[in-house]
Amino acid sequence: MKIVILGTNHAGIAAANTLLDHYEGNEIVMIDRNSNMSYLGCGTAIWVGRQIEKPDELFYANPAQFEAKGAKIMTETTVTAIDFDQKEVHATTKSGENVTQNYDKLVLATGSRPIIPDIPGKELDGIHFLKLFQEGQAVDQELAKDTVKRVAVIGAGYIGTEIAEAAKRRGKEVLLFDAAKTSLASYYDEEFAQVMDENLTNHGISCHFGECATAFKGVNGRISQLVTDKATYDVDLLINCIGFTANSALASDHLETFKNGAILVNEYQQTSDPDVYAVGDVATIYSNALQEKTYIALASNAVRTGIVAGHNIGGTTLSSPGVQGSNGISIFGLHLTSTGLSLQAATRAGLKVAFSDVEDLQKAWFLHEDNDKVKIRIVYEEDSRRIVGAQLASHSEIIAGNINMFSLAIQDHLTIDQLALLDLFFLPHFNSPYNYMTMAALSAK
Ligand SMILES: Cc1cc2nc3c(=O)[nH]c(=O)nc-3n(C[C@H](O)[C@H](O)[C@H](O)COP(=O)(O)OP(=O)(O)OC[C@H]3O[C@@H](n4cnc5c(N)ncnc54)[C@H](O)[C@@H]3O)c2cc1C
Ligand SMILES: NC(=O)C1=CN([C@@H]2O[C@H](COP(=O)(O)OP(=O)(O)OC[C@H]3O[C@@H](n4cnc5c(N)ncnc54)[C@H](O)[C@@H]3O)[C@@H](O)[C@H]2O)C=CC1
Repeated sequence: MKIVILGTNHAGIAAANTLLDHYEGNEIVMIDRNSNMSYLGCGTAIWVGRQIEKPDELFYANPAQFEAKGAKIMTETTVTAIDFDQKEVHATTKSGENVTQNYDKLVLATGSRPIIPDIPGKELDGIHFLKLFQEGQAVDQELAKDTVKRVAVIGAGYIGTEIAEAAKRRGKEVLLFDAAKTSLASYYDEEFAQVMDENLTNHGISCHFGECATAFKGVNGRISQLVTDKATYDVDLLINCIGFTANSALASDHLETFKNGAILVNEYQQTSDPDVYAVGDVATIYSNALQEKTYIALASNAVRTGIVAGHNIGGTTLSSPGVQGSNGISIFGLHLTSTGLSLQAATRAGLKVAFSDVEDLQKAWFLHEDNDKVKIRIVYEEDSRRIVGAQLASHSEIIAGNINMFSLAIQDHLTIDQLALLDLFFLPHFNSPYNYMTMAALSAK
């Protein structure tokens, strides 16, 4: 069987590795327009903020590894069209040569691109996006310039908040904007996001929330001012981080799509064309919290969906258990993690939910060093008492592991009452006998 994989980043790599490592006798062709593969965007802010010196270790795969396993890999080759009737992929190489690859099964792993705000001045120099390694390099080079003193970041979601920290660490004056009332509003309720907002402000970042960019103005073709619905700011550099949109244009005329344009897939990652699979950021995903298909762009989902598609194409039926959109962020030592839906998001989705909040020390009360407070919220359905979300905030790194338990609870449809008496270990170095997770579940009304 000939399998063509379009896009060789996290999702395409996971599909290719699954097929190459577990199934024999297939011809695998991988095509990508980029010159590199496997770039971990999650490391961009860490590198740009100089928490690591170089970006070299942010790549975990290269074309030679796939060639060694027998795949044909074509980088710097842009797919221009797909003929789904003839089962052919048309592409153009870097040198301008047009090439065609036929397929028995096709994997769309073309991912996503940052959303471009449609406002005047968007074409000016000094306006950047952050997705590719090359875009990270461009921002890194800008931050090295002495002339770049004031940086505006539009969008205080995950990328915006992380790059705001990085620019501050590079000694810049940083202004962070979001249309929402707080940072991280898509992931956390106000009570949690405000902890991050305070942290950002305390570290010298100027937060402008509930404020929308309306125009970018320039001098000699380069950004010099940001105009919002509230004021005008002089800026030397502007970074847009207002979310991703699926790269589905190659297939959206032929395949069924979700309301945001992502390719609709079933639990086997199969699209409305049975010979075409879609994985990662280009595709929808099933949310166990919402109990319906949705769109969540995460590398963790890209890897899992690539594995599921690989096995199903290879011949092993494997159904995806769905996801919770579990995520985390760490800014100037403050960590926030969440899974499922916040109270706001659940209410917006029409769920009738309640919540339980607790605040306590991470470790036992008699340990006075490195014993930070933890803030926890569990969100659950009022009638069924099914857990639909959890949020944690602390300077303690231990919360990073805890959120995964809530992810499993949501996946397995556990109720808040089932969580209350769950056997959680106790050791003073890590927690208290009255664990805050237990106490949050026990105190649910
Ligand atoms: C700054 C940053 C930080 C992030 N941090 C995290 C994090 O901490 N945790 C997390 O889970 N997620 C994180 N993400 C999100 C994560 O990077 C994405 O969800 C992930 O990259 C999706 O992988 P993918 O393979 O589906 O798509 P992509 O990474 O978008 O890859 C798609 C590939 O398809 C190729 N392609 C597209 N169109 C064509 C075409 N026509 N022809 C040929 N090739 C094509 C592209 O060149 C690309 O290589 C972060 C993203 C960014 C930008
Ligand atoms: N730690 C992690 O897991 C990380 C995950 N990612 C993922 O990558 C994807 C893209 O990240 P982001 O671009 O940060 O998207 P995001 O969805 O996290 O945040 C976008 C932010 O932009 C704001 N916004 C939207 N339109 C706006 C406008 N016109 N003006 C001002 N603000 C506006 C939104 O309110 C939101 O807070 C997301 O799916 C994210 O989860 C990215 C970085 C880190």
